[in-house]
Amino acid sequence: KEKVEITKEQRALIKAILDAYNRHQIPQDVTKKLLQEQYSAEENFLLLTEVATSQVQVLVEFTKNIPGFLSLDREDQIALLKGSAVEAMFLRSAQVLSKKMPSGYTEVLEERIRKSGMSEEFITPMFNFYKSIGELHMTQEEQALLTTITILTPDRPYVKSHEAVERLQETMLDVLRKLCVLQHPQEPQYFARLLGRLTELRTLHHYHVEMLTSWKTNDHKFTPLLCEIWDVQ
Ligand SMILES: CC(C)NC(=O)n1c(-c2ccccc2)cc2c1CN(S(=O)(=O)c1cccs1)CC2
Repeated sequence: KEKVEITKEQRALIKAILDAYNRHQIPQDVTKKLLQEQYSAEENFLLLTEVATSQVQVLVEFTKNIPGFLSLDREDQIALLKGSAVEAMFLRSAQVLSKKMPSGYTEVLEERIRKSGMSEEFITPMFNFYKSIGELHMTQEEQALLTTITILTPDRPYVKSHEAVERLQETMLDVLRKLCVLQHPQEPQYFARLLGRLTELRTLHHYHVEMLTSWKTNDHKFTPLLCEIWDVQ
């Protein structure tokens, strides 16, 4: 059985990513609003717009702190952010929902998300994903690294230096693989299960594009930042 060892550099990398991940949390007041404001599909939609917009700002700040990201080609940095924003949003949503919340909070949150003008065909896969992430009981490091790996996906549209992104992603994959072996010794398939979630994320990404079209037809407004990052309007 090969001895899995995390090197000094890899430990520093995990610390840098975890610090950035924890530093750029969604402001509590924004998620708290999801629990307080009154119920209506319109109100829920507006709240989600606000929460999603603030998450994109958090995502940009987090991404800038990924070691090596800022040395990538500038246009590739934008292409990676635009390409991963939706997947990072679903990952973050799943992590928010799988967190221990005061009793009743999760139900209210879920209800509000269900009643925000999304069609049923998207709600089911979305909540299945939230559940499948929750069942993994990921550690903070695993969540932060999985988000980093999603952002550093080389085959996003318009990425020019594919190899540079691939090298960076491979560095993160190697660290995550070792962490999984060390933190889940009884589950040899744990790392593979984590990567399987990334495939599920891509499916949600496709659903999201259709969701946007259906919202657009019902004349729903998004913020300029969401329009920019999702290429709508
Ligand atoms: C935490 C943030 C990242 N989550 C978030 O914004 N959520 C959450 C969510 C999940 C768990 C806890 C709190 C919130 C559910 C949904 C969204 C956003 N999208 S959206 O971006 O398509 C959207 C934007 C505007 C109208 S719809 C729809 C589905």
